[in-house]
Amino acid sequence: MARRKYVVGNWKMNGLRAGLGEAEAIFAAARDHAPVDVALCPPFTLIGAMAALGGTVGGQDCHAQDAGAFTGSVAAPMLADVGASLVIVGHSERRDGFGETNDDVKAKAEAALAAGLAVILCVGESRAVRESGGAIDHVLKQVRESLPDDFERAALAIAYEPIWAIGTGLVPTIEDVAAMHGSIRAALSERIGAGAAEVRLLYGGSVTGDNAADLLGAGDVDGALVGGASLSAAKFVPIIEAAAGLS
Ligand SMILES: O=C(CO)COP(=O)(O)O
Repeated sequence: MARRKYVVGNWKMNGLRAGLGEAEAIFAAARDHAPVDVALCPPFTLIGAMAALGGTVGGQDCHAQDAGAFTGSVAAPMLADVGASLVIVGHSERRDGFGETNDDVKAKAEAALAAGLAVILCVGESRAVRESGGAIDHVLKQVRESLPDDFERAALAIAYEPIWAIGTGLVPTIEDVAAMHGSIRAALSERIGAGAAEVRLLYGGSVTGDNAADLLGAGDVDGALVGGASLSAAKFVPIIEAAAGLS
């Protein structure tokens, strides 16, 4: 079965209730492009209100424990409770800014799946690693060490986000994206066999309406994880349309 295209917006630490109209317009466009799966991941504060608009909504992180004395943290069952159906784990801004290791990311992914959430597991190399020629080895190590021990294939997506491409306007070549995604797929096959064909692989890093068709058309790319261009319908809807054009 062909993998459905998946376009996900990560609002990061952006968005107030006054901006919910953008989400409403994005969800309306998603309904117009039914062959594409569209989701938005706003800050925790907006998840409930955004879910009430009727679209698919996710968190940007979760704790590995279900409850407890973890001031400031939000658990996976809490995300599900307010209407989230997915969560991003292992974003480079969490790995670098909050010291999250592959073990931490794996524990978060397992907690999310146990709470019934789908997971987008992020991996990606720094500029120094890319320039050293070690990008594929680095990313495959992240994949192998962050993957849950067991998971339902359709509930997990992997997002390849080169750190140097995030928010910079820089993107890898289509050949480099295809090579990375092909390598991730092969590593998944080693782990889970034929089920690897069901796992969606997203590209993230400076995706825009202008480059989306090329990036989403690259080998083994099933969608996009979008930061800046997901904050407004005017910038995000063209990415959904590009995905629909490839569906
Ligand atoms: O980090 C990203 C999505 O998670 C990508 O961000 P930009 O699309 O702003 O480069």
